[in-house]
Amino acid sequence: MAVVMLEVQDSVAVQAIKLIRAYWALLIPAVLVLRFLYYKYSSPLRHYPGPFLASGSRAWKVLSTYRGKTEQDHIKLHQKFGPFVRIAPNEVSLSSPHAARDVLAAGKGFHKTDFYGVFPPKANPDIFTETREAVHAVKKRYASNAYSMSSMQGLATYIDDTQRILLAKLDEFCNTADQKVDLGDWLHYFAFDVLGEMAFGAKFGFMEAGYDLDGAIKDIDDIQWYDGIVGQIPEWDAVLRNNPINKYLPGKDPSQFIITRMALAAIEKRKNHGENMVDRKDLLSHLMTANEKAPENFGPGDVFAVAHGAVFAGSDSTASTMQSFTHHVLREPQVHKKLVDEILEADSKGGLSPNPSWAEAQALPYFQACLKEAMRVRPAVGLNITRHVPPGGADIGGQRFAGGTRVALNGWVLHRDQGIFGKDADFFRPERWLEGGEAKAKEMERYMFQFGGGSHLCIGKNLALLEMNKTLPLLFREYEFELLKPDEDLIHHSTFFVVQKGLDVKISKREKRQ
Ligand code: HEM
Repeated sequence: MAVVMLEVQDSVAVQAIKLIRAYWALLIPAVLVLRFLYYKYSSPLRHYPGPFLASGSRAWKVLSTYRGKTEQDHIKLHQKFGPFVRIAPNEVSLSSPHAARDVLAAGKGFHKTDFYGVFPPKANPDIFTETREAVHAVKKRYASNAYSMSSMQGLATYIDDTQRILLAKLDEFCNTADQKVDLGDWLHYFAFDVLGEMAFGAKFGFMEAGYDLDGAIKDIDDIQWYDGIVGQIPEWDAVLRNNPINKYLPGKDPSQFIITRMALAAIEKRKNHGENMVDRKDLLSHLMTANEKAPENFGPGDVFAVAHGAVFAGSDSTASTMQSFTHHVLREPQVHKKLVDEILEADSKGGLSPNPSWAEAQALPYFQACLKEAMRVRPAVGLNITRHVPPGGADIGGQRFAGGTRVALNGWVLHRDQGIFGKDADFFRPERWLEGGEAKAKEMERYMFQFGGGSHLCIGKNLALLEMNKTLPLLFREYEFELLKPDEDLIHHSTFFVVQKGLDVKISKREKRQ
């Protein structure tokens, strides 16, 4: 009897294999279509509009990220479909800044999705990549002192040093025959070198070299591009990057990456020589102190991960914002003139030090308006910030969403809300920050998400703002700039950050006013 059954089972299996071999070309598409239809119609989001491809698969998100223009895709989607757009079977993009505030508000239970888990370091997540909310809160608490405005101000002198190198390099371009310079590249090198100083006590050396050392900037972009795409289908990461073969492939050893090498060397040096520089409270020093005080909550792996992660999170983002600011200002002659007039007037009255301070930059209202406006129309994060709806479900923007639904927020979309920012919200117009008085400006600021929000508000915000406030007025005081391609947009692609090229300018030293 047992023999007969086995024969029957065998023959069914064999028959099935034969059937698959004969009809695989039909069967595979049929399974995919059925799967697509299942996802399309079984989800509680089935009534929400959106691209067809997105309704039954995550392929739309993967393709949009691969193209590198997610922020543009999302602007168009919301123009076409309205405030709620289904961008994957279980994910909806929201365009309302009010809804965004609800989602991001601390304590509301909207937690990071597995998108973030794809970003390195895998073994020891940092503050950005940690998706376990309670663990994240502990790490952030221990690291936050390092990033406070007073800690940053204490390190301002190292930004000044880095500025001096930037100015010396730019002076050289002023003295060339054509006076052409790719200012975008130099802002990028500058942002990296500032982070080297702030995090590890030494510049990486990008500005001294004058090129992308070891291709590190390109490597970071490539890594972030991969993270952004595979972050849409995180389960594929185990196959594509975190497979056992990958680490044996040439050029794949992460410890040889210049930023990693420098981070490890700086930690080692301070450990070996007890050189936890008390006179120089940089990020690493603060983090090592946190580790000494509470090793059970903030381990050595956290010290490395947080300091290393700062370079990934803080370089492209700050460079991109400074590039956007400069490009927008130079493109609008009236804005440019007004800004330069303000800076030169403050300077002539002794209101700007050789290396401008935070307080001095705060006293330049038009500069502040230009900076806010650049961060509004062109925020440095181009991909979505995604969160899970808490298990019990939630009301967002007047709609009920089931627990586990993914909600996506894109700063480029949120910052174009006409109800909050005005009918001309699509355009760069710094005056909007000044003409409605302080109350109106404060109201708009409540709905700005360039640094995210709630418990995941950017921890490096103070550093980025200090760096930009000290550097941008300085550049416009010292130099006259002219765009070489005034009719062209910056070339950009969004990895997680908006990576930009094409800020080519003619540069000359500004004559000092008497
Ligand atoms: C203009 C420059 C910057 C911009 C526009 C920016 C933007 C952002 C945004 C939008 C988020 C929220 C991401 C999310 O919730 O998915 C974020 C988080 C973060 N940023 Fe920044 N950032 C900038 C500079 C920096 C710098 C200089 C550092 C570090 C030195 C840094 C470190 C981080 C970290 C660690 C997080 C994760 C925070 C958390 O989840 O609690 N950022 N940033």
